[in-house]
Amino acid sequence: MLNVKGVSYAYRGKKALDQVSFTLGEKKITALIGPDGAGKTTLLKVMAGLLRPSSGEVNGKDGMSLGYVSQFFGLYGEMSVQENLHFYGRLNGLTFRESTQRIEELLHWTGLESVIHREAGALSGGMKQKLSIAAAVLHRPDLLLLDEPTNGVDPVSRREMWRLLQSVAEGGTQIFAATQYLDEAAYCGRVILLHQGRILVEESPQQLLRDFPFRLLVIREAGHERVKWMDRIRKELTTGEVFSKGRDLYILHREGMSIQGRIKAILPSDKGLSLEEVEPGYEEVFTQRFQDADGGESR
Ligand SMILES: Nc1ncnc2c1ncn2[C@@H]1O[C@H](COP(=O)(O)OP(=O)(O)OP(=O)(O)O)[C@@H](O)[C@H]1O
Repeated sequence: MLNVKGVSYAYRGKKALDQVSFTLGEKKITALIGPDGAGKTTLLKVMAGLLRPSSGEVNGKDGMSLGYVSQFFGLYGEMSVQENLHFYGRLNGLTFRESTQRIEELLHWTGLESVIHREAGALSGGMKQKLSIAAAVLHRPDLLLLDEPTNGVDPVSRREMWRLLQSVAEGGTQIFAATQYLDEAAYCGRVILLHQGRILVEESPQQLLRDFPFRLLVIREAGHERVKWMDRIRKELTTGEVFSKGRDLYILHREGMSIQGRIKAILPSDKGLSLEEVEPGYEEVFTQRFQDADGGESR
């Protein structure tokens, strides 16, 4: 069990982590979610023992085997997929025989079987990431740390990668993954929201959804005139936010039912627009938390 206790870290006097404490316990997959510069990479490096905290400590690492997938491709571009994996096997003390068996299993899991002889440098972004994960879990580590493993990866590959991580977790590895993709919380038993070096919240993602006090309305296909109504709708809200995604207009609110009538009165009646209630998702829940922490005036 890894125990991070009151950890702070500063780069030349500038605080990147501030009194961070949590324990990695029975939840198998934890997502570390935070905006750019929140301190995610710094925290992973401290947990991996690559950086020494300015104060506080990380306990329970002794005797624990680690895997680390950094934000940048860390394998040998001029070596083939198979050679990279054998090399990592050797580095982690596996015999050639053990490596061969494990590599076969991992190639199958990752779907990299068809490219085993391809140079790693010539793989697509998603395949490179899968190879990095395979190399990091070859020795079945107790803890796998990942720094934004799905950054820049297309949605289908992201889903495949999380499926891969879930099988790794089922094999007994504890997973701790930093991500900027808020929807990836759905794959995790627990999320830690990190903001300006501090933990805002540590909870199961489902519980955070259940505790969310806002409701969400959408006007589909609102068209380009939506910008005109946004300000007027915003004035109807005591707390909340109006924002658009694609051509749809969203209203996050804590009002009573009367809000629907008040919004309808703002919308033109001849455009066939309708107001629909939808379930808020992780994006709304986490964005709200981060904006609250920023001291955002409304949402
Ligand atoms: N080597 C460094 N020297 C000075 N400051 C640094 C260094 N590395 C990070 N920082 C600063 O520390 C803070 C936290 O950075 P960190 O990289 O841990 O955040 P992050 O959440 O991983 O962000 P990103 O997603 O952009 O990597 C930021 O303000 C960053 O500018």
